[in-house]
Amino acid sequence: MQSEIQSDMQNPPTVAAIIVAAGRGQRAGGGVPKQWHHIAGQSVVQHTLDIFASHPRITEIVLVVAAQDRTLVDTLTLPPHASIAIGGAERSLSVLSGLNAIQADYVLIHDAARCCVPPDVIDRVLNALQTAQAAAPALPVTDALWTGEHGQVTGVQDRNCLYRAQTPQGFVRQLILDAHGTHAEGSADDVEVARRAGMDVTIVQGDARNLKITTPADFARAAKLLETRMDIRTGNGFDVHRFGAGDHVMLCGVKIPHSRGLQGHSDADVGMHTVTDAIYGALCRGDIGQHFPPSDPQWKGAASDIFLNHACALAREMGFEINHMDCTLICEFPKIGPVAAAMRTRMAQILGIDIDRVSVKATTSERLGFTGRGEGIAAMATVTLIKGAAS
Ligand SMILES: Nc1ccn([C@@H]2O[C@H](COP(=O)(O)OP(=O)(O)OP(=O)(O)O)[C@@H](O)[C@H]2O)c(=O)n1
Ligand SMILES: C[C@](O)(CO)[C@H](O)COP(=O)(O)O
Repeated sequence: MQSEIQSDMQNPPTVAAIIVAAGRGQRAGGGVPKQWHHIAGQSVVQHTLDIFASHPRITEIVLVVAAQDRTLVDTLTLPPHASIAIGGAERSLSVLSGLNAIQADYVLIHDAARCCVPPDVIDRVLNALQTAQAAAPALPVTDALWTGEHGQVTGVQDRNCLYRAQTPQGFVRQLILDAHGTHAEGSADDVEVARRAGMDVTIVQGDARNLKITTPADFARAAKLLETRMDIRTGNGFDVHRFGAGDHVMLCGVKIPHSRGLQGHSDADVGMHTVTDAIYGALCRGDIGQHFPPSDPQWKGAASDIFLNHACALAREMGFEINHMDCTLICEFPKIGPVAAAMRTRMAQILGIDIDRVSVKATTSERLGFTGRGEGIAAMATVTLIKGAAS
């Protein structure tokens, strides 16, 4: 049977991802279920979420967690198109809970414990769904297979036609929802549910890196895969502060005597703020106002290196190194040239990188606009973060 949802360039079919994370991880052990363990700078489930959140075709994500793990969700950074559902005692019940929470035409069902899934595995499943009603990645069995009993080989098993199943497993949403309604009992995965309901399932090429954390030794294997995967990110920042009364401005951590000061809740270091925002942008972790709300009195008059240090620490915690920073200050006055070297030195110190990777420059706006009229200073910055092989 062909997929019932045809591709339409005007109205492309929508795709949801269900990430099942409600298991207890008994074989992996530890104080919390395996998907809540931290490896390579963040929880297993956060790694998995990030992979699906950055996939351009996925418009809806449901993370299914156990009721007793609900508070752990607060430790996650959820993308805006994600929601939470509560799972059940069996994997199939967790999947059903996710299926009941989505609307999309197609659904990808994925184990949170497969936190190293390469994006091209997701692509292969989605491509297969253009013509199939169900598709899943798998690897052919390459080792010889035996049967055994009491430590003795009792026979050999033909390995031809045997595959090791992986996720994400992709389906036409309505078909797998119907299948779960009647055929889910005792199933290991959703392909089994689909086949029992009479669906054809296309096999696509899996990937050896798409391991499922199952035993304690798998944490180190997964961490190594995540740490050696190269991830290069670029973030940009933009900020403006208005001039007011005062006798100096703080710019990129340097105090410059001036006939006016910059207004702001903190020390109004517009250069440092924009670099901070560029780092949060590269990390996809919001912006400076979200981490340090202007409504919070504790940041009144605060030195802005507090904010930049926080962004740098977050980058390191997520396994990134800051590779390069370029900041442009836009103002007629004060003149930046004489203090640019001091600014680079201070910024390099906070960023923890060589000064040769730090650029601070300035431009006027030809007396045009608010910066040209001397009403304030604007700043923009770009940072590059690297995780993995190249760092
Ligand atoms: N009731 C369940 C059981 C499993 N899962 C999820 O299904 C995926 C694959 O299951 P498995 O590796 O078997 O996880 P656990 O059931 O947690 O492991 P164990 O059998 O060792 O307890 C995991 O991401 C797990 O969190 C789930 O959401 N709900
Ligand atoms: C869904 C699955 O990951 C496919 O390989 C697997 O069936 C679920 O986990 P389990 O180890 O079989 O319990």
